[in-house]
Amino acid sequence: MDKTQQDALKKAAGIEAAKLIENGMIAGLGTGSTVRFLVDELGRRVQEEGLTFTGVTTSRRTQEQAEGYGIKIVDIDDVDHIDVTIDGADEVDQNFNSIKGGGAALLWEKIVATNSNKIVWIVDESKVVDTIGKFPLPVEVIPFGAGHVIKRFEDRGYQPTLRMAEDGKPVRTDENNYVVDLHLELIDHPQDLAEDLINTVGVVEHGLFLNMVDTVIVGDPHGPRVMTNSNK
Ligand SMILES: O=C[C@H](O)[C@H](O)[C@H](O)COP(=O)(O)O
Repeated sequence: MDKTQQDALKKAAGIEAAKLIENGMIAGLGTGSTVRFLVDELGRRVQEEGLTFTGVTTSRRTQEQAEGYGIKIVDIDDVDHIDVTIDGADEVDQNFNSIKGGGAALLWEKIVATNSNKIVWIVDESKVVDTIGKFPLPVEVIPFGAGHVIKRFEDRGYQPTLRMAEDGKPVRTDENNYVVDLHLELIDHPQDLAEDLINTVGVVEHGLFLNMVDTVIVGDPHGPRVMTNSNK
């Protein structure tokens, strides 16, 4: 699949998911290239159809895009609930285990998701996999002592790399932390890995989102299809 085809599938999933947002809702808005299409469509509905809703965003990038359309964005601590959060994902398997954080927004994404009544992801079909792990697993790490955390990951065979920006400096998250990507290829025991990572001092959060999502809208050449998680 080339990028144009992939973008068309992302866009179709984003437009489909935008239908879930109704007047008066509080909606979590994710991050990434697929979510950009979602926010474009929500912006169109706000401007052309008079849709009114309140957004909580998972990154400054999404906040800027949404506010550009006149969408009202508030701080997560200014709302007592989030009706639904729509976000992207990097990989998702049939058990609804997923990797997120390719865009370095995993920490705020997990906080927003954890506080949402319903979680929906939008992906193109290339991201639905048998077993997660081919996509490098992002881990958000405090800069102080990050070298030692990376060494620990090396010792455990996780094949870590510090994510670098184009300017040659480490990528910084919205919380000013680093991102370490683990090149694992196959994650057979995601729960064990998640526990190991979160119990490593210096790790703030990891990109394993295990059985959190309710619905995945998959951009498919035959039209968006829905995967529903009945085991959550
Ligand atoms: O940190 C970024 C997020 O987890 C994204 O939702 C994820 O990387 C998918 O992004 P995209 O839609 O650009 O593939």
